[in-house]
Amino acid sequence: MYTLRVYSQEAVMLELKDIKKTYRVGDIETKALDGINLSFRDKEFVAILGTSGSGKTTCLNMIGGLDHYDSGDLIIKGKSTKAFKEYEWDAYRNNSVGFVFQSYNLISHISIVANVEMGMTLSGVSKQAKRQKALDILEKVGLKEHLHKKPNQLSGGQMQRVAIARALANDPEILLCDEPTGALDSTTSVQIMDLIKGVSKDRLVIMVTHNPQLAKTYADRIIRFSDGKIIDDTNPYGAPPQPEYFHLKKTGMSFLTALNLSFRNLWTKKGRTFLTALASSIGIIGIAVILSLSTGFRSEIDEFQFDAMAEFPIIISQETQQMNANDLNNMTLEIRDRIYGTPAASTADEIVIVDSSKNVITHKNDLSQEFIDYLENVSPDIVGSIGYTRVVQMNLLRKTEDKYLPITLSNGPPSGNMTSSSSVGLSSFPSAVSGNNSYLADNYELLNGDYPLQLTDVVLVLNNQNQIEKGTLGALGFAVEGSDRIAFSAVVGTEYRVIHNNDFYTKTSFGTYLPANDYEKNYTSEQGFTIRISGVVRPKAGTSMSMLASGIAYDDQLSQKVIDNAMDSDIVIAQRDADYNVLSREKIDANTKELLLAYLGGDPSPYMVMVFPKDFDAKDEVINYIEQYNVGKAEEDVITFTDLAGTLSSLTKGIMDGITLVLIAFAAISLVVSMIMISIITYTSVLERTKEIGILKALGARKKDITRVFDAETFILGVFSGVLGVMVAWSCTFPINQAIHESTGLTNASHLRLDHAVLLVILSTVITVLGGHIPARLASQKDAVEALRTE
Ligand SMILES: Nc1ncnc2c1ncn2[C@@H]1O[C@H](COP(=O)(O)OP(=O)(O)OP(=O)(O)O)[C@@H](O)[C@H]1O
Repeated sequence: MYTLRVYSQEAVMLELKDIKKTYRVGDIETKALDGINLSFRDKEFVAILGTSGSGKTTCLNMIGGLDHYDSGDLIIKGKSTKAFKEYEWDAYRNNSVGFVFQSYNLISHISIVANVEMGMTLSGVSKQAKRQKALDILEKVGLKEHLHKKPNQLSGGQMQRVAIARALANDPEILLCDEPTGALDSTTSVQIMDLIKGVSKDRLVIMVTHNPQLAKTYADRIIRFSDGKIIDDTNPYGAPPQPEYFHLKKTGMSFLTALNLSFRNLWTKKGRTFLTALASSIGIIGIAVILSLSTGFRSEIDEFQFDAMAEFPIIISQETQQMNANDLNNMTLEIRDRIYGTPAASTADEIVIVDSSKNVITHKNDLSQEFIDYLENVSPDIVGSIGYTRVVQMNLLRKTEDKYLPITLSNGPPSGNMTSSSSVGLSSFPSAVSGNNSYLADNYELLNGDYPLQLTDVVLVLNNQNQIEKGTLGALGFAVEGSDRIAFSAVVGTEYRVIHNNDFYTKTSFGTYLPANDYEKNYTSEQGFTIRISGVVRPKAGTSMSMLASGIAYDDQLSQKVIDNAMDSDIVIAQRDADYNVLSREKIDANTKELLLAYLGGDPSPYMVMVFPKDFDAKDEVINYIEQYNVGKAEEDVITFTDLAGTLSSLTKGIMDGITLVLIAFAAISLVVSMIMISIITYTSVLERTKEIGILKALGARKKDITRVFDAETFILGVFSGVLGVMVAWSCTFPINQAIHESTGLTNASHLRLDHAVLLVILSTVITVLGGHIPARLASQKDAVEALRTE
């Protein structure tokens, strides 16, 4: 099925019905159009003549949809425009009307081809099609030779040809020309008029002119205006009523087009754009520098922790002090008092007794064999070695040429009056979970002799200057008086006899025990055994973990052997049963008794355990492993531990976070300042580009499109200033690193992370677009006619 449409030879294109338009400026009213009734054929060349101010331009703008009438009706192809929406006017201007102005009104910062393409761009014609169309039409208007030029490189006549090409590019049915030859010489005017005349063959051309001669020569119909009224029409058209045949294609500019337009505009003022971007990037530079410093410092700290704290042990001690909630509360109050001043003095007239020990719960870890076995079962992948500290005392005798020397080695807490013998540095080295004594070989270099080959081999530990305390060496029975050096050979090979408790202590008639002084008998007693200094060691260069105190270091199994021997000794049995110190008969409490028993070798459990994680990352797994042991245990049976490295790192992290936050807050202020600046700059740009706004509107751009053009401009500025800021901040990291390196020795204290850089560019873009959006909205509200009038 098909419909046959019958057109009369002349169809009516436009009808103006009693159009009125009044301008009000203050109290003065100007009737620009005072009841205009006109009909236009779809193909004719109409010239409008009239004195200045008679309303010609107003009428043309009304017909073109640039300005709107107060009353009456404009009927386009049979459709009333009374209820036209804004988008309909936009579409009408874009697809149905072409404008040619006296002052050409080309957009100066884009090429003439792009000027011609603009209307098609707004109506969404494909890139290739619109380029072809623009080239064809420019060739038709005689500008083939000038395609590569910018508008301001053309003569007036050539510019008007571009304007005509632009007006015709979208194949409008109506061409509106407002004094198109007003600025041209007579020869050029004739060429332009010939061009327009040619165009009028297949469309309606309405031309406002002051030149009656031109009108007479070229126009098919001349309408005269005076004081907003028609006083003459040479070829009026009384059109019969017509069915509506109006249809529109919506217009719209893509963001990409807006970007392109704005980019070219910014490109024409590169210097200013650069300065603007630089100024608005200051906030970004600030934040980026702060972020890179905080990142750099943090990674330096992490690296330090990795190096230095990787081997920091997790310490599990028999006694751990813990603060309870009450104590924490008191601490908070105390800090508050420090800040806000001490509270008012008490009014009590008595002494107030406080017991701060009530605020501390002392948790006792039961380092039972069960726990030790659990611990030793840990995967060697996460734990390197485990070290034990035991309170047990070793009763030693050394035989020199002429006498026997009693030596008491202890690594327990200060022993007070438990014994009168001098005690020296003594520690057992951690044993590797995997079995061999790698701790000693890994962390200590051998100066002389051998690393321990058997259980009874011990080593003498010096510091890295080969020094050892005179007292320590003296206590080990070496001749230290009168000399400040001693040969390795004088030490290596030295033997000591470990004396059994039963030989070492004799029971007095009071029921107490005293160290025996029959050294020779003790030295040769079968119950003892011999230990030997097999070598001299000192910490290796570069190891941060030289845990051993200067003095004698030995395998933990040696102390276990001593404990095994002492377990059933008389003094231990006696001490176990007594509620007093069997050495001094002093009354003691339960805790001291336990300590004393351990000291005498009556307690198989260690005083303290140190677990050395394999590396920094494994530490959390180790903690997890220990906590796994606690699952399901009653509160008093759980094992608590101290993670010094963890406490330290969370402390430094907290401080760094705090400092970074404060600094970023400051930098954010400069971001706000740059946002305000961008608003002002965009507003200036809006003022500068007012004419362009008018042109775009005449070509059918929607308000949205205008906003888009300016949003695009601030978008480009935002991205540019963000990238610029990030680049400047990145370049700053080098001198900053140099300076920090010189003063602190840190090598990479400032480091800008890629994800931070990207985030900052996004932040800069968002803030800039936000800052420019209000001026952009203002631009879109501009009145098209007024915008076109601005110079
Ligand atoms: N935006 C405006 N605000 C106030 N008055 C206006 C405005 N636009 C036009 N007018 C007035 O309306 C009347 C008609 O103006 P218009 O520009 O249509 O005349 P014209 O016939 O085109 O004159 P010319 O030939 O000098 O261009 C004039 O008196 C003018 O001052």
